[in-house]
Amino acid sequence: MTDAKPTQSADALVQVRGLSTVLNGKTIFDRLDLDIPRGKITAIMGPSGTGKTTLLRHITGQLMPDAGEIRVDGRNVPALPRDQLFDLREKIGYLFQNSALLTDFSVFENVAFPLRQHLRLPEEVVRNVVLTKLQAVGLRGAAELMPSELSGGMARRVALARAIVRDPMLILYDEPFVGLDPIALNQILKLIRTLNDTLGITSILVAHEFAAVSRAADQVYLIAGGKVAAQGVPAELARGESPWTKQFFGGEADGPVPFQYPARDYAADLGFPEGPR
Ligand SMILES: Nc1ncnc2c1ncn2[C@@H]1O[C@H](COP(=O)(O)OP(=O)(O)OP(=O)(O)O)[C@@H](O)[C@H]1O
Repeated sequence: MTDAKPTQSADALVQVRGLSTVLNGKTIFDRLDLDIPRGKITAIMGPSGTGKTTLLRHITGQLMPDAGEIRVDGRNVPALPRDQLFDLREKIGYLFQNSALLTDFSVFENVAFPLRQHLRLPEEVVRNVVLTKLQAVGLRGAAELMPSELSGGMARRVALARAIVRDPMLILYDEPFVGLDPIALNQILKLIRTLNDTLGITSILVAHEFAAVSRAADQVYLIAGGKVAAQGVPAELARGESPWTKQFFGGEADGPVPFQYPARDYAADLGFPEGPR
């Protein structure tokens, strides 16, 4: 484990170099460097508002950085022409915490949707692919149900089947465990690991649940203050000595992430321009 020094992997599927992003005058990333190795599960952790979702949006080209490179499979995303960006996005699967299923479509049609949207495949092929993906997430028997008939955990598994329906090279999981009971959480956890290993996918997992992350992820980046504050395999990372690591994994209320939101001088706010005597 190293604090604040990213691994430089020659075989990284995603390489971020010198990424700087300012949103609404706030620096989110300050020359961030990190590598996401192929075929592994890399977790991105960090305090709320540290930019984890923003990083995912950079990887998919939904947000332009102020400076730096985000290379996905060798292609610098911010510099890609529109058509190549769309090609790249088709090789990326997403799973969000709200599952984002289409409420008027059955489970089957939700999973089939990305196939029908972009490809003209014979119905028999669509059926085989969709049922194979539903089988992989344990829900082939639920193909005809509507989203309103699913539990939260099932809905997320359907969304996962949809995320892999076009055999992506990369899956982005944004808070996949939020709101799940322990059984559903473990099912999703196991699926993330199994799909990654059996389909040879590269996975990026944004999550706050360290116990779950430490079971699923091969390596973790802790992002804080616009940079990589720490990285390593989960068990080592939690033992890190940096103030960020200690506060984050110790769950301390005050530290580099301050308890107090930045504010004017307290005395001035209370009407004592020179402070109380
Ligand atoms: N489009 C935008 N315009 C302006 N500010 C934004 C925009 N998107 C995100 N932000 C700000 O950027 C910061 C990082 O947001 P982001 O959602 O990436 O954080 P996060 O680490 O994923 O947080 P959480 O763990 O709470 O989900 C936040 O302060 C957020 O308010």
